[in-house]
Amino acid sequence: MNGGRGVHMTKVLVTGGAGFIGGNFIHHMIEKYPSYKIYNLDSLTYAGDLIKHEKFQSYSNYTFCKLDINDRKAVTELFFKEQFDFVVHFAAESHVDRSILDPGIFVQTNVLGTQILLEAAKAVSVQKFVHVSTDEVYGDLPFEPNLYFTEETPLQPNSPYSASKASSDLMVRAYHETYQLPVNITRCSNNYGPYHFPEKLIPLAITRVMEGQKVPVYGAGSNIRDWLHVQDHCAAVDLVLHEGAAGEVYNIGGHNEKSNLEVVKTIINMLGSNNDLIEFVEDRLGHDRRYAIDPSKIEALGWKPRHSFESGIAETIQWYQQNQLWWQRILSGEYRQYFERQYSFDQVNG
Ligand SMILES: Cc1cn([C@H]2C[C@H](O)[C@@H](COP(=O)(O)OP(=O)(O)O[C@H]3O[C@H](C)C(=O)[C@H](O)[C@H]3O)O2)c(=O)[nH]c1=O
Repeated sequence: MNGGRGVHMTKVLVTGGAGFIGGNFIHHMIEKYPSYKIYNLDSLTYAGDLIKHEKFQSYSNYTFCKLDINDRKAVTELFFKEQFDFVVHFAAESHVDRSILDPGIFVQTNVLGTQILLEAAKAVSVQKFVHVSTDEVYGDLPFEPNLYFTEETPLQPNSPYSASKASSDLMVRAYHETYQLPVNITRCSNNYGPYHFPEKLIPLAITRVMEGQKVPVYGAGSNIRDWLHVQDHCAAVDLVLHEGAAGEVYNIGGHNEKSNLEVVKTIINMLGSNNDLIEFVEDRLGHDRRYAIDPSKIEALGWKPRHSFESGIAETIQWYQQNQLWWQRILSGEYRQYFERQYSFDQVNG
């Protein structure tokens, strides 16, 4: 692997490492693999911040690259320069409501951006490309017991967001079938935990309740999501990166199915507030009723979630209480100015 040029440090490129799941994955990898070199490629969109990685800025095994995955030339140059061993691809537009209002950017980043990365990964023959996707590509599950998404469930995405992710999954698959690029696709259920951007249901509810504001619940609040602690998700992606068989898909879910109303009431209750804060609002267009994952395949690889929903949500609420400055600055837009000062360059640093 090192071609006789001294000790080779495994180089891992994490795309979208300034975001919620990618950011937690960087923490996981730096702590678990001090001998790896971790690269964080991120364009710092509205949902990204580097405050979460402040303590790593001086680490010699952490490098931040301010790059947009849509920039084919810069991405290709970076791959040729660094010769990554592994790519773990989280970068994506992820918010379903935004995709309903403005689908174009979802096609651009999630589909075309993924193809740019695949091409660069092929050009330098990476050892593994893990594409982090979503259970939403399978579409809508009825409210029936013992009915779960498996890796064989046909793709039937309903929102522009999930259609863009399904399209990128198919492109990743094609690079494996056509060029034998060693890929894995992971499809996770709804994540929650530290550094979750407060546009998503759980952090939105926590921060609204903490500020005594109403929490919007779409429709009757009966839609069901299968909640997974982000650190359990990161451990599963790490396992797939190292142990997943090339070309395979792995579904990652926590077996924690809850209706949205249950989730919001739990948060209100844990924060000692009142259900009067719940405001039923117009439903999301094309709102999928239920997502639920059968995790047998990833469990057979040796993964088990560490967090129950009850302990995970309590920990998460505590995290938001202890990190008010982080989310208040995000909500006020203060971080944007910070990034503009700190990272007003387009180059690899470190
Ligand atoms: C923001 C918001 C949401 N909701 C409902 C809509 C959903 O039924 C549920 C969760 O919504 P959220 O937007 O947090 O997440 P999903 O639409 O399920 O999608 C999320 O989980 C998957 C796996 C991804 O792949 C997405 O990237 C991720 O955003 O709460 C409300 O009732 N009120 C609100 O204010």
